[in-house]
Amino acid sequence: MTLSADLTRAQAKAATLIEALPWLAQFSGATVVVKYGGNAMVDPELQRAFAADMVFLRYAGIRPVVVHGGGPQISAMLGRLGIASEFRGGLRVTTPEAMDVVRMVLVGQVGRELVGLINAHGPFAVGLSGEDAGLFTAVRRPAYVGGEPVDVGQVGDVESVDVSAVTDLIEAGRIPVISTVAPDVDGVLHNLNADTAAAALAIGLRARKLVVLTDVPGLYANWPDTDSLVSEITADDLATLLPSLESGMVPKMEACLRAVRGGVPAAHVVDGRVAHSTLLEVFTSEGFGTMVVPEPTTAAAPGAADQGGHA
Ligand SMILES: Nc1ncnc2c1ncn2[C@@H]1O[C@H](COP(=O)(O)OP(=O)(O)O)[C@@H](O)[C@H]1O
Ligand SMILES: CC(=O)N[C@@H](CCC(=O)OP(=O)(O)O)C(=O)O
Repeated sequence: MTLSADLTRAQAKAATLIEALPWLAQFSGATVVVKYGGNAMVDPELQRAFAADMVFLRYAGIRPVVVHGGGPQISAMLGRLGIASEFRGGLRVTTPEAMDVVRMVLVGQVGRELVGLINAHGPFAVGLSGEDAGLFTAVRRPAYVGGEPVDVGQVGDVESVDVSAVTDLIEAGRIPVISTVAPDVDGVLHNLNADTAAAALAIGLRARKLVVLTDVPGLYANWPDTDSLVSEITADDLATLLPSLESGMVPKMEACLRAVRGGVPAAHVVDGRVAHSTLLEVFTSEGFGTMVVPEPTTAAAPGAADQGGHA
């Protein structure tokens, strides 16, 4: 390689780093809740990239909090154990028998693996579930199928959030990794959709952003028409679109709406199959995935709008 080619490459690297500067300034000290969906955990390399991103955020002065899913992993274990499993309106029908497996897989398997991957970089990650220190109290919820409520068993919404254990960890410089099972007021364990729990936590923590990693590039207005990717949508427009959405996108976009209406300045749905998608979302100017905002934004630069251009 010639000297000038080397220099060009080095300058391109410097340009990438410098592009992050305004975002570093804007998000320094901010809490960012990152929901890592089970479908985005497609290969070990991507999982390692995700873990590195969380540590990068932490070293950059941002306070990442991970809420993980694990739907495919739960389904695989239920299958191995010969326990029938189905989804209604994007939520798993959860019998007491299935609930045991949900807890075992989320808390004992997926959560542990993420903690281990993050801690390959240093003693940062601490795993918690909604059961720990009263983090979440669940209340049984139905699914909605064709606008009608359908009972789906031990499935919960978040009734209350006590963020003290999470803030203690953040203050100590840790990266909380949260599994989404929680008791109701009677101590009965419920299965929380991880998107729903991430939104409730982002509101409780007054997070600056909710970033949801999934296995599509974002929200498609006319799924599965891939020309209909939505780059930015306001809360009101999303509320109008919601009844037409299907399957896993229903709890996901409900969660984004809830977060933004609950005071989180922006919620993003990004493609977790792209390595380092969280860093790309936080530190670059390009729109990445779908951004849900309270009001339309005007420009893609920090401080360009009240909530920040890409927020
Ligand atoms: N309008 C839509 N836009 C994007 N994806 C959609 C849409 N409707 C349904 N989907 C499906 O939702 C899936 C993501 O939800 P889900 O499977 O619950 O993911 P995760 O495990 O990340 O929570 C996508 O893989 C896609 O198949
Ligand atoms: C009630 C309900 O559906 N809970 C989910 C919890 C895991 C989850 O949400 O995982 P993803 O983020 O990977 O979809 C489930 O049992 O699959």
